[in-house]
Amino acid sequence: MAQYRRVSGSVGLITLQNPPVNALSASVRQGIVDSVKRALGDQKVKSVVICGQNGVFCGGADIREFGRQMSGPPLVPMIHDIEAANKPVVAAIEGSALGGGLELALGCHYRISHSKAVVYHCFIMTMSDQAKLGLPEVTLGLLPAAGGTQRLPRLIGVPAALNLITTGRHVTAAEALQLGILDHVTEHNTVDVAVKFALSVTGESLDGRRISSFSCAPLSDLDSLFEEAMLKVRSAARGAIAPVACVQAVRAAATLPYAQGMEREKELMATLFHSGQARALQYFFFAQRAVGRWSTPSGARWDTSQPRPVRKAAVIGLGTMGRGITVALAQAGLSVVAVETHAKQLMEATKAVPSMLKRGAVRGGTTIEPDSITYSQNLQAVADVDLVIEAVFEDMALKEKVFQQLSIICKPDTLLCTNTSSLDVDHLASQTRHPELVVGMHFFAPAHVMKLLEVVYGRRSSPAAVATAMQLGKKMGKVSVAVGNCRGFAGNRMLKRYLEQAFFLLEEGATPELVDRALEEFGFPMGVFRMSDLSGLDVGWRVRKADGLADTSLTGTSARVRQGCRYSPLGDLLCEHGRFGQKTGRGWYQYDKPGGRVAKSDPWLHNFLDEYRARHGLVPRCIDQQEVLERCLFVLINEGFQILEEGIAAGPEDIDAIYVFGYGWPRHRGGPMFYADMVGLERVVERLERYHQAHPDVPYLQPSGLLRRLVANGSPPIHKWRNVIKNRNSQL
Ligand SMILES: CC/C=C\C=C\CC(=O)SCCNC(=O)CCNC(=O)[C@H](O)C(C)(C)COP(=O)(O)OP(=O)(O)OC[C@H]1O[C@@H](n2cnc3c(N)ncnc32)[C@H](O)[C@@H]1OP(=O)(O)O
Repeated sequence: MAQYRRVSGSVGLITLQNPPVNALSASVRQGIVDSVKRALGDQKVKSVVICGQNGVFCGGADIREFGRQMSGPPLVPMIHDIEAANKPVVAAIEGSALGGGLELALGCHYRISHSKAVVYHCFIMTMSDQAKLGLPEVTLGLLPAAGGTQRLPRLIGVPAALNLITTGRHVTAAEALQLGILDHVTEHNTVDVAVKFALSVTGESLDGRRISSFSCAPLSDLDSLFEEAMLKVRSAARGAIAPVACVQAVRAAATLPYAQGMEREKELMATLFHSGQARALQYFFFAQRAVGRWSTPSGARWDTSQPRPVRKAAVIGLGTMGRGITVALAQAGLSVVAVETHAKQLMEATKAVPSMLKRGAVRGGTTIEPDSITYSQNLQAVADVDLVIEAVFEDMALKEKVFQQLSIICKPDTLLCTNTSSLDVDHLASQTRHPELVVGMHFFAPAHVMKLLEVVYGRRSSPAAVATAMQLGKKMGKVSVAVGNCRGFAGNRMLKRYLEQAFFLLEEGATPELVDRALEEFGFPMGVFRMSDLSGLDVGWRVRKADGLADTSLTGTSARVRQGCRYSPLGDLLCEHGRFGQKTGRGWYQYDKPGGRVAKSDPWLHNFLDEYRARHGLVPRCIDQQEVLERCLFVLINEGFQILEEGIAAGPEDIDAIYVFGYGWPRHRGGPMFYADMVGLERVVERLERYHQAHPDVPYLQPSGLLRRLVANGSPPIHKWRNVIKNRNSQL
């Protein structure tokens, strides 16, 4: 849909109409084609303005159409006809011009945008500082194939275009003006300004305005520029094909005439359009948005639960996590009371937090109100806050005490949140006078950087408490995912299974290098052992000791059995040798010094594994990468199905968002649950069963009930799983 009318006597105004972002659906494209034809054929019309309704120019191609049979006029000739028009066409850009939206604007002869505006989305009005422009196709596994890879480098130069196209980043109108994407920026009504501008350029020659006729500005060393760009994209997203194709397409712009460049762009797009990676990334685009529409088994929902206002918050405990949370809250514009009872730790925090804020402000180009944080050694300082985030040491007795005190000190309606990675939120709630106001907020380190936040609702958490924590997470720039209360919640519970399998694989003959290589080639930034060295082996050891698992005095067969299940004490044994990972310079790998970052293979470790296997009569066998991936990933996925079955996560999108944002799961593989769908649920079941038969004593290799039920239901696609999950047993 596009509305056409003549304004100011001689300007044909075309308004894209497809709420909420005026995506270029088949009918919008048809509307544009028809309107342009009308404008060009109308003698009275001397110039044309294209804009979008409700303050949004265009969010690009309609992503929902990608999986379907394409219909309607294609984008490339549509944009070509606009550029070839003999009347000036001006793009009036409000809100966003992204993907095909920006490509449409690049086909126009002039581009005008706003630096301050009111933007409407779904009838909700929000203030937006400036319009945002970009070619984010790469984030959807695609490239800008409506001439974007050919026109942008011709307009703003190869290096700047390479940066925008390979990262997909959005730029503000101010930056776009600086780059040369825009001709003019206004603080007034963009469409009015564009119409006036269109009147002013009526009859002027358009020879120098058609970007396809430009040549790219010459560069001295194209080869090294593109080599460098290729290295950069390959290391940023290992195995992702779209960024590589983007570099190749821009190279075509730099080296070929426009028409041939367009052919190359088309060719490259054809390799991406139906790829599994494009499917995964497009699924993930919608999954991210789906997690915001949270619900709990008790019936609380995102659209019926009213969040409470939070202006002043407190953080208790200023260790690494507490400091990060303090920074994240201050960056979100809240007034923060930061409490630490240990004088030395408090003193260190008062220096560390401001410098973290400063670094963040420099990175983000923002300003921070330095007085927004007050520090105290006294818990009484939290008496008037709206919300508390407890971030003391992960020890139930200590947390119990803090919650008992908070319950007395705080206002009766203060929300009490615990930053725990695995402890029982219901138990902590039971220590307070208002258990309905208690929720978990599981941050990931570093808390002011990592995007993920698990919001853990307990048995008695009120809908308002969950809604408030979810909204606060969003305000802090996090992807908040609502999960139920169980040991490790969703993310760490699944991770535990993955780690265990990695240990079992070492017992059976694998090495940390082999396991890590397989996982890194799959796309993880780090394999499980390198990651474990980075985060510190002692963290898990402490938990296992508290759980009565890390007992290395056991000998014989009982050394490898705990609570009736097979158990690998390898991690515990390493810790007993003082090998805590990078911090001690030794772990699963060796480092040149404590705190060193470069992991090197360690002969001591291989020797240790040989001796361990010999001691327990384990005959090492050859393990290939496929087995590593299947054992580690399928068991993690299997636990994901168990979590869905129990209602700990509402849908597969929640688990996928947790894994991509919190655990480095490669985004171009969509998340673990999407990956299972891609591989085929039947295959996941078949492989798990096979491994279970081969290793009957290894726990968690038996396919979960839900996974089996889905297969029995004909393995429906991921967006239909919720129908099968409906009959699950609720946790609440
Ligand atoms: C042969 C040629 C073939 C292909 C050519 C492809 C070129 C392209 O244009 S690919 C698409 C490129 N565009 C994008 O990647 C933009 C994606 N959208 C966004 O980044 C944001 O939505 C936004 C436009 C910046 C607006 O953000 P915000 O205000 O925060 O709203 P959201 O919650 O993100 O979105 C609201 C609502 O709209 C849906 N939506 C957004 N963009 C699209 C789109 N391009 N197609 C279809 N639907 C879109 C989004 O999913 C939300 O709906 P939900 O129901 O909540 O999911």
